[in-house]
Amino acid sequence: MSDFVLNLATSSGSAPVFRPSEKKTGGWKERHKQKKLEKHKFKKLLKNKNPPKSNEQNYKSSTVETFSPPIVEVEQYVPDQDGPNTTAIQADYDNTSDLPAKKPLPKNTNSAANLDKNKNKTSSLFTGFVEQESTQTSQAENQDKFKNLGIMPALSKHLSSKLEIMKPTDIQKIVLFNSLVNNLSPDNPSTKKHYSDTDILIRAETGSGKTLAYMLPIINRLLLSTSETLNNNNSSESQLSKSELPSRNLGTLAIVLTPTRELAKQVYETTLSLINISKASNSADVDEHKDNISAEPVQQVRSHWIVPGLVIGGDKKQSEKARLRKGATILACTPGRLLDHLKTTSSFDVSNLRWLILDECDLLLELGFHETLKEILEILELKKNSLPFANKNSFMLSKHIPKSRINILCSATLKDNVKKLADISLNNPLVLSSSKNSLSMVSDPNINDSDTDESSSDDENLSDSSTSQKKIKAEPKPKPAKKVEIAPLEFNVPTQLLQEFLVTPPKLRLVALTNLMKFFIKSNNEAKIIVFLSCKDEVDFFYSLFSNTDKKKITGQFTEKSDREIDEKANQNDSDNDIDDISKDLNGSDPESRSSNTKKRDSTDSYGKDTRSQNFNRNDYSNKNGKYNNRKDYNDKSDHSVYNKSYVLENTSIFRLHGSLPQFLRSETISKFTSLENNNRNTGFSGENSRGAKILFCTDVAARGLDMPEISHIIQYDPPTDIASYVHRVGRTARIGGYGRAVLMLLPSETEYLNLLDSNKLTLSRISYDNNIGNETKNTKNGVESFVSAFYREGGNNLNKSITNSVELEQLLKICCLINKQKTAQWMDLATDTQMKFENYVLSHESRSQLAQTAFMSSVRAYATHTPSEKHIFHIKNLHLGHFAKAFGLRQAPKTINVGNKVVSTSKSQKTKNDTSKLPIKKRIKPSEMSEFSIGAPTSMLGPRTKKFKR
Ligand SMILES: Nc1ncnc2c1ncn2[C@@H]1O[C@H](COP(=O)(O)OP(=O)(O)OP(=O)(O)O)[C@@H](O)[C@H]1O
Repeated sequence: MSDFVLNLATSSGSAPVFRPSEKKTGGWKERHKQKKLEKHKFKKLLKNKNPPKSNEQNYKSSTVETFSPPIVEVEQYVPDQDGPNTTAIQADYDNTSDLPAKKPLPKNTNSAANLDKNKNKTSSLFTGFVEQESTQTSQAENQDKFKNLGIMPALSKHLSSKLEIMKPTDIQKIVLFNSLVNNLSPDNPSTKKHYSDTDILIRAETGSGKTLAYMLPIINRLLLSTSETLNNNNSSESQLSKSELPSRNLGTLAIVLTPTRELAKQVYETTLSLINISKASNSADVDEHKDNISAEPVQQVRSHWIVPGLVIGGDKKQSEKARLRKGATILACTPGRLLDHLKTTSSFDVSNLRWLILDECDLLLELGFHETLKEILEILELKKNSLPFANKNSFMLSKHIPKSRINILCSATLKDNVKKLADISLNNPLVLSSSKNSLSMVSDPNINDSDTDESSSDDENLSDSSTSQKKIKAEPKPKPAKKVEIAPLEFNVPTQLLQEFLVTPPKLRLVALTNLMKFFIKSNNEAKIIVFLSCKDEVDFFYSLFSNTDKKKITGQFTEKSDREIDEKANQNDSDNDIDDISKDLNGSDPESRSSNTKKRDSTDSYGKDTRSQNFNRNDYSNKNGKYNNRKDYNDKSDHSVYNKSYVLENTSIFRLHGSLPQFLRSETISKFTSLENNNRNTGFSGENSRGAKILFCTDVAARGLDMPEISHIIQYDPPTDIASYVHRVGRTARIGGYGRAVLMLLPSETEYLNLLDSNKLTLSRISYDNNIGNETKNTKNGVESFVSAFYREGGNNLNKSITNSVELEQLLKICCLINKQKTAQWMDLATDTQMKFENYVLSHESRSQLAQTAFMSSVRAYATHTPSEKHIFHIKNLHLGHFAKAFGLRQAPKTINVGNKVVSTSKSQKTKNDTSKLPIKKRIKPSEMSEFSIGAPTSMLGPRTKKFKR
């Protein structure tokens, strides 16, 4: 690896430039001394109050030599010759934040103190530093340009003119700098030193542009190499023989592995957009050349030979095979399908593979792909050696093409489980993080670094030969992988994200969700809301519920049962949903309500069958069940609508996404949900709000990596299974500098979860409302942006750990009364009406009832899958299943539920009339247990435990 030297000096020479010694020799004591000395020098520089003056001239003339790094503080760990060879780089995000207008300063912004904590873990050597004056705009502008980070002018112009990506984000600056600029030994370009390519671990917050961070260097190097091939041959394209020109026949040069198909598709589309460089952008290279007479002659970039490919399953394997046979230069894929093709598609050429990226690598492991990945790595290693080196196209010998495969691991939540993967796939990785709380990487000191040194000298030879003489050399031997240790992760979320919680009694969860969505839509009539649920059955149920309830009132078509039938059934079964009952619940004053409810529930016993889904899979990532793999299958069995209009929520389209939907439906859902087109054009809604709001009900299949623009709100109806999931779910909003709100809905028994989040630096506030909401409708962006900005301006709303009541829910219902032009005093009527509406809908048809029960049971089973460390918070014993069933429009819970291998009876809390009459009254009812929604009695908020009903 080349030493890291930043030439930030201006021509005046007044800038404080820190230069580490060129080479560290001697024993460890000497080197230790050296390190200390350099650290001392670095600290001195930090204190220097006279930052360097900008020198525009320098920036203009070269992109490499005079590059100012995007980071105010750069820390790099440069290996000793016989010491650990691991690098950690951290950025001071606060001073260089390039995201648009981040005014609010939320409390959870990480402090410098946290950085210091981790510094000790990384035995680091500071090798470069610069402090810049922020007021010197010309310099700042230079830092913010892609071309100053080693990106070709044509690509840089393409980014700005076509993709409207004007300047790099912090993580992009760091990755590009280290992959393109620093890599090329900027201190002495005349040596033509080869790239010192190392494996990389990238960690940055959600929505910070990690995809471009790893993809841009790949495309840039392919383009540079193409230009170089043409230049070296000193001939036009037409004069070169076919074998000398790069083409898709080279096979796959880069593979991006993702855990979900949607993410793979997104990566594929991003790649496609990047290589689609227009002629206009192309001319940027020529213009650049005119400005810079000292630069090497530049030809127009040729990108058309770079062919992105997609292999994700859910598509016909034969057509995938055909695509692979023709050649896919950059391939986005899911692990299972990739392994399948590696084993069975003989024409799939990976012998030239130079980049392997594992996006969302922590999830890849969590989903149990460890063995698959291991096998993939083994096959890639085997196939790498399958072709003789001499057979390779001259393009592959360019200095811009890595000599061996670079492995890149990437995620917003790289944590300790990645260690396993890093151990088998990474060699001396460079850790690039935009967070101060960087990971710390420690190489195994027992492993000698001599291999690395050897290979670097190979690098030099190969570099020279590749550019001029094209000597054929044997590839360097694979280096032994080093043990990697990853320090505990501190989670980061975007600073423009407002994180809130809403505590809701189980009985009123559905009411709360409906009114919360109504409130958000009122505050933002083009709101895009994602509601995270724990399982696919729940998603299907909510999709159907919000699409169809109340349909009859509007269209007159919804007549599966007559009004009379519905009303009769509703009256007959009406248990605890009338105004009085909810009022009593909320005020905690009716000790008898439980027994009366119990009696009434019995009449709906016909819905108590266990209709559990046989293929329960909490997250449904892999569609392993193989259901509905094509349009025909699915059409035969199910609703294939991509979205429906909601009749409960005005002017709103309802979408759903989970892993058991057929691929065509998944893709269309994402495309329609993300598109900005008017989705209500045929719905009869009109007027200025005709664009309407959109709501997506989904499982965690949508939690990772999906980049859906302008998501304004996230609602977590079911809590996530782990903290990383929380971070990814909320990360679907407030992306790339935008604003967003994320609300976590919790049961009273789950509020301890807030402390757990808090201990991970994720501090949530009680939900708060804009009181003017009933009076005015706000437009898309400002609805969220102004609220979040004002929230932080006013000092935020601290987490109150003693959560004792449901005032926020009451407040929400009152606001929704205002929205409905009702009096606020009618908030309980509103709650009752909302719940009744859904219960009537569920009761109105056997199939709906089945759907609700299946959803309920799957949801309870999903609840049982929380990790052991969270079990004390999310334990099924804490659930009052009867009340929990209300969230599914059910008036009582099904009699039994399968949880794991056990059949759990729910009937303990729902005795038949005869059974309950036999019980002594004091054993059946306790006032404190009854008043679950009591505002006055904090302990009662925890609700009765099933255990207490044991006789
Ligand atoms: N420099 C930039 N300027 C403006 N927009 C950008 C920039 N880089 C990337 N984007 C856009 O930001 C969005 C988010 O990027 P991306 O999906 O790569 O984020 P991410 O960090 O991978 O997020 P996640 O962790 O959620 O997967 C994309 O729409 C992308 O086009």
